[in-house]
Amino acid sequence: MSWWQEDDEDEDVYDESTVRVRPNPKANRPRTKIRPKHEDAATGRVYAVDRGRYRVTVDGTGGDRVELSCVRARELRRQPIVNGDRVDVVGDLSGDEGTLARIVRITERSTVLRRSADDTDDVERIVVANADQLLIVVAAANPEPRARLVDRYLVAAYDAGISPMLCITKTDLADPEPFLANFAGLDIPVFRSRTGLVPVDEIREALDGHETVFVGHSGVGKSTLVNAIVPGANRATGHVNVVTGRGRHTSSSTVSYPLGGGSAGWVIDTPGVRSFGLGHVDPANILRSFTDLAAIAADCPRGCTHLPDATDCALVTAEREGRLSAAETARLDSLQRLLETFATRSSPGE
Ligand SMILES: Nc1nc2c(ncn2[C@@H]2O[C@H](COP(=O)(O)OP(=O)(O)OP(=O)(O)O)[C@@H](O)[C@H]2O)c(=O)[nH]1
Ligand SMILES: [Zn+2]
Repeated sequence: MSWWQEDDEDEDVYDESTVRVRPNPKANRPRTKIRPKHEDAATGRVYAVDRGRYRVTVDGTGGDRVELSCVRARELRRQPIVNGDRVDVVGDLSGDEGTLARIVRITERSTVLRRSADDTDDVERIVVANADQLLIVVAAANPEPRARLVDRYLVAAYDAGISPMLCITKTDLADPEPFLANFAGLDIPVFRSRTGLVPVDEIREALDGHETVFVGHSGVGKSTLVNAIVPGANRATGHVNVVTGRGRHTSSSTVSYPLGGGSAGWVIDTPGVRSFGLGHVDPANILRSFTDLAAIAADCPRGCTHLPDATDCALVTAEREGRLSAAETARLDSLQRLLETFATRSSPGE
């Protein structure tokens, strides 16, 4: 049996079938099951996942951070456990070499980001849980930036209730402003970066206290950025696999890095995730992020698409009658473009 399959086969000391049921004459109703409470459990955060092994950090007694290798309890075997998950762990919490703790509970997630299903998937898979920010990394040139791709990331972020930010790299190769003009109406933080002039302090300030997922097409300089922002991340430079320690390259798996340096927060790098799932996007979630426009859209008919051809759309009407400010008009343009992204999400080749 391969080492990573032990997970599901492990004899599980917390399995309910091993709990003896004793008669309890004092009880008003019969107890049929005694469910272990795991009162000694510690709560941690999943920062890497590899074939049935979960790497979890928990706070040590001395205020330090202890890194554990974990398997999951049998009762959780059908539930995905992903990067960013808050979990309760029991067992050996020393973090010593060769020890394994056990995940017994997954805390309810505040947000989820799903990966798009590819042709071989019949379900969308959760990539990251509990993130509250998404940093979209795009190059000014090489590779050429594509507004549609950024739009898709934005839709995924808004739909998930995650605040998007934009970092444009390689500004030494091309003027980023014409591309950035596409997003001017959105009013999201924008960072400009180039070799030797990475705005590390500015970005770290925006990340402090947050859990930020980094996304971007291959080659945009995302690894370069992660390494600059998180000293010691050592992304894509022959990094030893944090899960197995076997020297396998990590560039294909999602890993969380503590921001460190006195700052709270996590950087979650998601290499190989080309786009996030737009399969179940609710337009209402996107509109909700545009608070000023959402107030006007309260007067829209039920099921309004808010697109330029929508009948009786309060937003379209307000724009036509000149009741929107210049900023609101720009934001409506952006909103409509995002809603169109969603409306045409099934078109191939994007
Ligand atoms: N000119 C220029 N090149 C850059 C800049 N940032 C990164 N690069 C180069 O772009 C290439 C790709 O950078 P990476 O950091 O590996 O890009 P990535 O997005 O992580 O790509 P993958 O590893 O394929 O996911 C490398 O050769 C970098 O040296 C920049 O600001 N300007
Ligand atoms: Zn409308």
